[in-house]
Amino acid sequence: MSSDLSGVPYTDLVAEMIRRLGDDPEREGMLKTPERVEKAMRFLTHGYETTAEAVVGDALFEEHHNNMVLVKDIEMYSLCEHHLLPFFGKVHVAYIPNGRIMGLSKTARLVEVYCRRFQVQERLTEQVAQALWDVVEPQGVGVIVEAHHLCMMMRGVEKQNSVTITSAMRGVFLDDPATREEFLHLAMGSHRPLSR
Ligand SMILES: Nc1nc2c(ncn2[C@@H]2O[C@H](COP(=O)(O)OP(=O)(O)OP(=O)(O)O)[C@@H](O)[C@H]2O)c(=O)[nH]1
Ligand SMILES: [Zn+2]
Repeated sequence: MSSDLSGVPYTDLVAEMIRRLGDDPEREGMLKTPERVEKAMRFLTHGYETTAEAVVGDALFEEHHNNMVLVKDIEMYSLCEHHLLPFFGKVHVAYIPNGRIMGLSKTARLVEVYCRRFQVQERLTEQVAQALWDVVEPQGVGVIVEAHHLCMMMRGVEKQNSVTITSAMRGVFLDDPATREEFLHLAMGSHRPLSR
């Protein structure tokens, strides 16, 4: 972009967008809208302000558990980087420890770090898998994301029922078919299509 808008307040940018789209940001109902939009967008992208290491903190515990740990149906809201429209659904995260386990809630916190950014579903899936792989150093990791994309629903191709499923695996989930099978069975076995 040629002109430098870096010094322009966020609220002015939103007011200008409203104007360009044909409405009046000065009318009563919209007076506080630029402020609200800034607050909402900052919340929806707060993943840029944190890291996997920061959210996991000290919640790693020495434990010799050699079986799969799966946290499934973690709800997820993100924004697609192409249209800045929401995509949303659920995430299933599994790992097999290698001498240490992670606090369960941190699994969902890891998902939040990466879904609260502008994303494509494939990268979100890979980033959650890689973060768990790096932070916990387990024997293996498996991540599945199932999502509806509003950019395919309320505009564009206008398909209301399609679900996009992506997966990312590391370690034994890649090397051992039986582990991968167990993960897919536990995560998707009684698969109910995402309800809206
Ligand atoms: N692979 C992938 N594509 C995505 C994701 N979110 C949105 N998209 C797609 O990004 C593509 C952008 O395509 P373009 O042709 O540049 O944009 P567009 O003209 O708005 O495309 P339509 O949505 O087909 O109208 C579309 O096919 C979207 O469906 C995602 O998470 N992963
Ligand atoms: Zn999109």
